[in-house]
Amino acid sequence: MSSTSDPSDPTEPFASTLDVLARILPPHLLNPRVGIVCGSGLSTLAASLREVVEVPYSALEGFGKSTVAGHKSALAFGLVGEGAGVPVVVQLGRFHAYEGHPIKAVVYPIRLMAKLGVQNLIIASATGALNPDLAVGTIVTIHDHLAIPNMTGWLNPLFGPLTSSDHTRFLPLSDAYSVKLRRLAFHAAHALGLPDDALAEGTYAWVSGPTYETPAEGRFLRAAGADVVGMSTVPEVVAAREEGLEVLVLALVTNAVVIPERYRSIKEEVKAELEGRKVETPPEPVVNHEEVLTVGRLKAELMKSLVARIIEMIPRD
Ligand SMILES: O=P(O)(O)O[C@H]1O[C@H](CO)[C@@H](O)[C@H]1O
Ligand code: HPA
Repeated sequence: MSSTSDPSDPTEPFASTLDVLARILPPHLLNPRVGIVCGSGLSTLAASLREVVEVPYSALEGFGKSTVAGHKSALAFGLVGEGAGVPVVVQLGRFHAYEGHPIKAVVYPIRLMAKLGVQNLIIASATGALNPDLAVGTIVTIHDHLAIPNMTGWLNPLFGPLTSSDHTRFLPLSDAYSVKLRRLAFHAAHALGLPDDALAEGTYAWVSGPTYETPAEGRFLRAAGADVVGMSTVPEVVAAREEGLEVLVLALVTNAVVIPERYRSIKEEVKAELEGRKVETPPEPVVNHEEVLTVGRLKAELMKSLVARIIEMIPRD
């Protein structure tokens, strides 16, 4: 973050950031139509862009540094598809509130994308499955979210004065997830010949992180109707909707959230031990970020093809 700007004020550095980009980028890349946010292990989504120009966050006022493994600190500008192609901007590393970034800074890249002319935003995220029907490797098109931090606290990126006369004080979110883009996702999956279970639909639960869920928390989120859980995405969706963007979220299932049907009873185990009975104690799985990154890398090619096909299918106006 620049020491000369107030990181909690999203209005201040836009002019300077846009000015830097205007000096770096060729004119045909300066007004991307589609924005992409890369989740953990998914920064290779930009690997197939043509005429790519990478701009490090360090060159852009208002941008912090991505500190999480699997996230790069750069924006990539380039073209997707044949011929003239579709100009896109890719956020190769996102910001999470748990890294210490103010929530306004977490969504600053989204607001910048809107200022550059982006109309459609595709957000790719790594998530844990709460719904036992969702296998690791499934891509879930998000149709709703459950954001407990937004409902109760200060992590809502819209807290504070309105920053534009185009914004409304009370933003509806019942239509947050674009039907148009979700339809395109399923058409793209069909065109790519993906099996039926490769792409699913579900609700994303946003938690602040950085701790993974306890079994009780996982059970609670599942009971509340969530299918997957992650520590990002929702602030980006909220800001994007305030900016009037159409939003698609592709949540890759990288692990199953551990929700045992019942707890291991230490009381029973000790009793059995004292009675000389043998007790089986299978190891209890524990999620870790390496596992999340591994699945991200394994599925990056598939995500890349899907995202590219969706972009090519978005009608041009
Ligand atoms: O949401 P992304 O950034 O894809 O990453 C997910 O993976 C990390 C935890 O392993 C968390 O940051 C979680 O939100
Ligand atoms: O299990 C998870 N919980 C929260 N966030 C995550 N991101 C990837 N996996 C997970």
